[in-house]
Amino acid sequence: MGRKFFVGGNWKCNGTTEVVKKIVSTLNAGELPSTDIVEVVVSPPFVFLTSVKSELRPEIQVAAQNCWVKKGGAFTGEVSAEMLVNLDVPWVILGHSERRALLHETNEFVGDKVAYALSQGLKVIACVGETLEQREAGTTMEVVAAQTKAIADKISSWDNVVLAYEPVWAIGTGKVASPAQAQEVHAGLRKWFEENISADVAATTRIIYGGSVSGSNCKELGGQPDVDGFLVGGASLKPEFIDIIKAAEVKCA
Ligand SMILES: O=C(CO)COP(=O)(O)O
Repeated sequence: MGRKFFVGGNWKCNGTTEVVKKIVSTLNAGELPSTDIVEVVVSPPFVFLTSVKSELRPEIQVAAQNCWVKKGGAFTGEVSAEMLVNLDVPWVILGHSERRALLHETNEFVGDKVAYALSQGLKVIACVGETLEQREAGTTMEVVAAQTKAIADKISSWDNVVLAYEPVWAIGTGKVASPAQAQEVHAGLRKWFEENISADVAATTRIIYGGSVSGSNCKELGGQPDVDGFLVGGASLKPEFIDIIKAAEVKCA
């Protein structure tokens, strides 16, 4: 059995009680492929995590969008990994490009966060990706390899990590990476794993794509051999998310 398809929905800083109720009821009513072929995780803002978790059908898991870099304490405004574990939140997204760019999270800081979250028993969706300038300068692989290495340097197992390749220029822009562009970077990351970690980690770690994924482009992207699923932003707030989850079926065709 290969890598199980993974579809994450990153709600970012969106939603009200009413909107969240609507999204949850749409997800609960949707016809989903079996959990044998797809793992689905949605990531609401912290304040909605517990209500979403308790109201959502059990096949869909939840993720936090961030957590503190070490044990909780006097860190005003932060949420610790221990708190997420205490609330039975299994997943956390770390290193999203919005946090790297807007909150100045460095590669090393993200590596520390991933290591601490894993040490507490959380599973991590770790994000990497290049800016448009970096792509145009021809440094895409260098950038994503350095971001991945900063995580690899701090952790001893990739078992509970899903790596999300999210080119910054594709996030929220409607400019999705072409299937060939996504496949090229995913294959490059898998090769990086093979050369720097192990053949086993290269073969088993899921590498998912994020950046303007929609109901209309998901099948072609998901059909690429090294694309193991998606991290979806805008479309995860819409009924279209169900169609994106169904893209898992392309791997079984
Ligand atoms: O950042 C993303 C998911 O983490 C992608 O966002 P969009 O799907 O809105 O481009």
